[in-house]
Amino acid sequence: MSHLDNIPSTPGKFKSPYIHRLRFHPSLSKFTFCFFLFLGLILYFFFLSSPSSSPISDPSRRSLRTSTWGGPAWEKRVRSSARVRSRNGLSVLVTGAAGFVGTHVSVSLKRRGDGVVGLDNFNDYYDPSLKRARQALLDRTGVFVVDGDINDSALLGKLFSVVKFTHVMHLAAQAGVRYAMQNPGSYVHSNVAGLVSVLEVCKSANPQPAIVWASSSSVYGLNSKVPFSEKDRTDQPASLYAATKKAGEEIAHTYNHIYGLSITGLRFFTVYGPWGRPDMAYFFFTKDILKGKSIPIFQGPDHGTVARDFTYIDDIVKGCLASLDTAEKSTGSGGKKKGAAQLRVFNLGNTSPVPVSKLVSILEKLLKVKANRKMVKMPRNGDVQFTHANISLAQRELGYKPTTDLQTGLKKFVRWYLGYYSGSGKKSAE
Ligand SMILES: O=C(O)[C@H]1O[C@H](OP(=O)(O)OP(=O)(O)OC[C@H]2O[C@@H](n3ccc(=O)[nH]c3=O)[C@H](O)[C@@H]2O)[C@H](O)[C@@H](O)[C@@H]1O
Repeated sequence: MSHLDNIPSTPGKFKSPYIHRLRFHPSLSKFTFCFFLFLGLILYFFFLSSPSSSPISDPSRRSLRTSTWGGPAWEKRVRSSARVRSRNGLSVLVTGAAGFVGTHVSVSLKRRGDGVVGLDNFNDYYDPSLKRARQALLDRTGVFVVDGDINDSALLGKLFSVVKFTHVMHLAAQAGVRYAMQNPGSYVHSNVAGLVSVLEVCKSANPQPAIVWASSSSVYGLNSKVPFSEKDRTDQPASLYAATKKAGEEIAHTYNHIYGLSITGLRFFTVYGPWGRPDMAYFFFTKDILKGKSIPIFQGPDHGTVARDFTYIDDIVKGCLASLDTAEKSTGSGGKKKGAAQLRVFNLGNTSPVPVSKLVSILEKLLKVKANRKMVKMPRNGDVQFTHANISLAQRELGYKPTTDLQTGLKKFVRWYLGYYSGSGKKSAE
């Protein structure tokens, strides 16, 4: 038994012979005390200065891994990736470039001749190997994705000193509605602090870029009037995720008002498609149907249908590019506002909600496997019963017109999924 096991919970009742020895040697006792005090101080300052000091107490630090950036070779890659190859092309910094929407948007911009630099922290919210595979795809297209965090102001400052970005497509975020109950800190870290960090560098840039960023249909929260219009209230979010996106919209207003930043927020409605996110229902339903596992299909009160306005990725990309193309210039420079600037919010949905049970039926047909359905009461963890976008504003201002129905979009997704996960024989959809 170690002598530490003898320490009582009530001080003053200690009867160990060891303490008697200490009493008989006051100088030794003093020395021991000073030694432990010194050791304690060293440990305290060490942990205080270490960037990875508290991975357990602050789970949001998951994404704050140290990254390597800078140096002449790195700057050359950034410059080359940012080179504009078409007349009147844009020079765009895409945050979250190795994410689902980020990858598709980056490829489309690059293909039409815009300059694109990506930024992504490659965190492990879902399988990072999928993000690396998207990065490889981007690399082949000529888009360099910088490995770094949006909260790293020094890195953002450096990027803006190397390239005069005309636009920022800010898609980096902590996504997912239900995960917010497991890791709330990561939502505040990415969707609130991260957004502010991006807006800070944009406001100080000279010239200031125009910003387009990803908000979410989830800001409509518990609203029951459908379809959801941009004019509707957004003050009753059902999840912390939704609350951080709503906070983002208010923060955008502030930076527009004080600094003259041109800002457009896009409320995406359940985006799906090839290279999608494995945490989303259509993706893990596909995996689990193929494995013969049961599929939990949520039901509202009184067996009410749960439905989503599923929106295909190509339609979303068109909406993103149209937002960039119609964004007016920011009016400020070097942190000073020179006049009123554009501030917009658009719904980007499909205007055609589909019940989740119908989504499963489509997958069954495409996969030629019967799903093992399990109807369950919708858990109280952030989900809302239905979403439905009114897109008339986006139609009018952006020329946005979604053209892909769920059946057609899922067919493309399933083709990609089967090719991706069985193609190389190495990957697994875990
Ligand atoms: O529209 C949006 O803004 C949001 O869309 C999705 O959120 P969600 O619509 O909840 O997408 P999924 O998690 O893929 O769920 C799709 C549907 O399946 C249902 N579901 C989900 C999981 C499950 O086990 N069973 C089930 O029936 C959900 O209730 C929902 O109706 C994204 O995950 C969010 O990041 C995004 O912001």
